[in-house]
Amino acid sequence: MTAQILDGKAIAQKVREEVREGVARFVSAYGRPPGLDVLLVGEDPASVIYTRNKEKASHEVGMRGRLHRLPADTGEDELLRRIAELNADASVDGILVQLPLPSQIREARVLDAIDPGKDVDGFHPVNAGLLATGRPGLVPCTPKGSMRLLAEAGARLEGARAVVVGRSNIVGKPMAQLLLAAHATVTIAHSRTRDLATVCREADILVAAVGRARLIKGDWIKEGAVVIDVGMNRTEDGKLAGDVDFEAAKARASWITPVPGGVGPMTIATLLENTLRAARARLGEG
Ligand SMILES: NC(=O)C1=CN([C@@H]2O[C@H](COP(=O)(O)OP(=O)(O)OC[C@H]3O[C@@H](n4cnc5c(N)ncnc54)[C@H](OP(=O)(O)O)[C@@H]3O)[C@@H](O)[C@H]2O)C=CC1
Ligand SMILES: Nc1nc(=O)c2c([nH]1)NC[C@@H]1CN(c3ccc(C(=O)N[C@@H](CCC(=O)O)C(=O)O)cc3)C=[N+]21
Ligand SMILES: [Mg+2]
Repeated sequence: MTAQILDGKAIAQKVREEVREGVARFVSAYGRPPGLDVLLVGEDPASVIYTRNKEKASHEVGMRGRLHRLPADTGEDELLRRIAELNADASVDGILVQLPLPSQIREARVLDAIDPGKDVDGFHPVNAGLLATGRPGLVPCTPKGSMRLLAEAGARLEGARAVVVGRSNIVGKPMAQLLLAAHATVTIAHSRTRDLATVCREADILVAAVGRARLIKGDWIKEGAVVIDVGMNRTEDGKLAGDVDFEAAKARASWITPVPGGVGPMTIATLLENTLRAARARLGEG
């Protein structure tokens, strides 16, 4: 079998069109655009590029988008003050604090400080708890975007065996929750998992969110599996590689996401979707 490519770039474009229409309706109804505020602490070059892209993407769909750049030595209290201001500002619908944060700032204190209704990353424990209990809240962008990719591939999830490799709060765990809610039989693998190859070979749906270039080998892929590669790894030759050995996996999978051009663009498009959703919910259209 040769896999079909799940074109995240094209599907993300479709999502952005949907959001653009929703934004236009929102503006006619409420006389102002949804607003997204992104906070970046420090100068990490990749984070600078990502946050600029988020700001630009928000403008492209007609939102108000603002990037707040704070110096690398910003203290926790100062960042918490900035979050409190944005929480109190009625023109702000979405707040995103780019991760990772410098070591003097405790990530949990920052995530806990964001108004859950403005938490467009879906990282606040209230939103994580709502997801875990099957109630609607703001859902993390990368897993939600990955579910959209599975839907676009026509993947049958009910009763399917899904394996998620990685258990982070931002990708692996919420991805597993979403697959479970869609009635898949879900296994979460991680760095202590014994015989990862055998676990992966069971997967009808395989999601890799590890951060190790080409960790997942071609012969770990079940014939006909749908493979979602969340990994973004910079290799020695300066290129981006996923967590899956793409060329080898393509010979066995039915569908596979490329890196770049797979999950990454969906993350940004879903952030816009979440911002529109947060804006509507805040203005009583829950
Ligand atoms: N495309 C996109 O939009 C996004 C891409 N990413 C990318 O996805 C990847 C994962 O990100 P994130 O979840 O934040 O990463 P984390 O580092 O937070 O989590 C990685 C997970 O992988 C597990 N792991 C590490 N090594 C192995 C191994 N050898 N075998 C099995 N499991 C292993 C870890 O296990 P343990 O818990 O035991 O330590 C952990 O659960 C990264 O490449 C990141 O760049 C992330 C966010 C968005
Ligand atoms: N609070 C917070 N929320 C996040 O959602 C968040 C974060 N912090 N910190 C970093 C990770 C990573 N992340 C990506 C988003 C888009 C691409 C993306 O668009 N990638 C493109 C191109 C990448 C390139 O060429 O460098 C692609 O895969 O095709 C990648 C990675 C969001 N993250
Ligand atoms: Mg992480």
